[in-house]
Amino acid sequence: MAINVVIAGPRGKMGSEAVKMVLNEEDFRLVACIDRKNDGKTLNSIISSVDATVPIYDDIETCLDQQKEVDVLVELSVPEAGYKHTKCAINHGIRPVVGTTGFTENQLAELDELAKKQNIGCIIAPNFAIGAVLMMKFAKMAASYFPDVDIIEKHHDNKLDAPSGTAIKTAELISENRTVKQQGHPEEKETLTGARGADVDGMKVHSIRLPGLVAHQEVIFGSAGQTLTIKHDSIDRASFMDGVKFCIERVLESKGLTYGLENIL
Ligand SMILES: NC(=O)C1=CN([C@@H]2O[C@H](COP(=O)(O)OP(=O)(O)OC[C@H]3O[C@@H](n4cnc5c(N)ncnc54)[C@H](OP(=O)(O)O)[C@@H]3O)[C@@H](O)[C@H]2O)C=CC1
Ligand SMILES: O=C(O)C1=N[C@H](C(=O)O)C[C@H](O)C1
Repeated sequence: MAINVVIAGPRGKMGSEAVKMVLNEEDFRLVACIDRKNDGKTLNSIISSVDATVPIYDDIETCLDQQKEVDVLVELSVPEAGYKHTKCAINHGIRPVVGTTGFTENQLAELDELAKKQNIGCIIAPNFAIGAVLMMKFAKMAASYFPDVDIIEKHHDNKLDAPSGTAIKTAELISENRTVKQQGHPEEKETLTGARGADVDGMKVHSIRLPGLVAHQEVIFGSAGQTLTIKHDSIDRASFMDGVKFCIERVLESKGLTYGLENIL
């Protein structure tokens, strides 16, 4: 039986890629989209390359009240709306697959509790690209040996959140193996504020935003006489779609919040 999917953010860079993927998958059926600017229209009337008369709602409550056969919400918008959409989906017993980054720790905890209460799964993946997940895993491994590490993430200049969800997740994974230490000279001073980047238990995180970039990250470890760089580049948003597809299938079997693809791959 097909998995019925609603996509929030269908005109966005990720959302439009997800629309294509879901429409191309035999086992998925796109039943509606959430788009704050196109209530009452159909998808084919707002995206010329799409030939599906999928209804659009600006309000997720209305959508889920009217569409009775939704299995999964794919959320790809912005943090504030994304959180609202995810919470509403769980309250309706619909399983969210969330790519939107920028949720707070409290929001993640609340969504976990809510999903457990409803006895359903919710997957939030800061990065759906398999290469990025491997980069994070390798960085976690290396952190057992190299406590000095900088994370440099580079994204297109339309990105709202900094650091990226991937950089935050990478720092969390590294922290599981890294001995906490203050990096750099104990008496170092910034003569330009922010020059040393953000600080996570002494490790540094730097965010670069430039036109021309898509999504890139380097994790650089250093010790006496050597450095180790673990690097991943998404040069096309197609890189994320295998992960989105995988999560749509897996969220039906999971319970509570899964935060990060590395937990289910
Ligand atoms: N997990 C992963 O692997 C990846 C995650 N991301 C994340 O996915 C999210 C989307 O990224 P991307 O597609 O590049 O961003 P875009 O800016 O291209 O798309 C965001 C979409 O959300 C819509 N939107 C904006 N504000 C609201 C609102 N208040 N309510 C409802 N919809 C809104 C925008 O439409 P409009 O403003 O015109 O209404 C737009 O269509 C980001 O959080 C990003 O970090 C991105 C790539 C990979
Ligand atoms: O906004 C993006 O583009 C991306 N966002 C995610 C993040 O914040 O890590 C994933 C990927 O880096 C692309």
